[in-house]
Amino acid sequence: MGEVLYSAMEFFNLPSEEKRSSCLATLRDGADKIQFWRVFLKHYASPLEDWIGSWPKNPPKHRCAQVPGRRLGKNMDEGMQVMAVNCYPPCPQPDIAFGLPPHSDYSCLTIVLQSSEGLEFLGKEDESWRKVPNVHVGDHLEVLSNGIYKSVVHRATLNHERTRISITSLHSLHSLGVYVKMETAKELQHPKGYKESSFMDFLNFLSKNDIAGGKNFTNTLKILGD
Ligand SMILES: O=C(O)CCC(=O)C(=O)O
Ligand SMILES: [Fe+2]
Repeated sequence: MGEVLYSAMEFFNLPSEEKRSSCLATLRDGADKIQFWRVFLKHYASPLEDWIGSWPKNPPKHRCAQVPGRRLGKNMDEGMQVMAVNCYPPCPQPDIAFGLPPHSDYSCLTIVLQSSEGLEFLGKEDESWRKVPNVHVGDHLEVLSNGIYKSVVHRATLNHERTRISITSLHSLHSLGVYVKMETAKELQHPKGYKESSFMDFLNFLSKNDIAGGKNFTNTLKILGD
């Protein structure tokens, strides 16, 4: 396992007291319904110097775990980067539970590092689940590109043998910026397909809707044709 993933694993092995202030747990009980079997830590990561002070101090290597954003282009350099560090303990019934249910990310691009297989995406052609590549498109880029790039529905599966760690880095434009559509030749041929919106609209949507239950922000922005 790489050093960064190893240090994330060390974080989740810390005593509960130490983890409590920075860690959110979504482990749930119950028998019939689909379960989400994950403990995670989420933090802002760009500009790094503004946020790194709020990251956990322990283990010390965790603060070296930032994924470089500077190669993604100027708008993204100056944009928002959120990192999620996810821990999926071995699950006694991986067939009836998910680490994370099917969803798309609020990002332009998401970069994923994983300690073992488990991330899958939904193939549009035949609706089957496949192993996901390390980078995928999020909702923000779907709207910005007027639907030329579609956000990728993905999920985290579980296994009953070992703990799986993943680190996801979500890159978007600036947090308060509105969705602005790209002025492309394609767009001139295709009428605008999405309403403009802002990150605040997304946060409001989150507070009122159950994303895990399948509610999707991008769908609310779609302008339906005649
Ligand atoms: O753990 C994974 O493989 C996926 C995590 C994910 O989709 C997310 O953090 O948004
Ligand atoms: Fe995701």
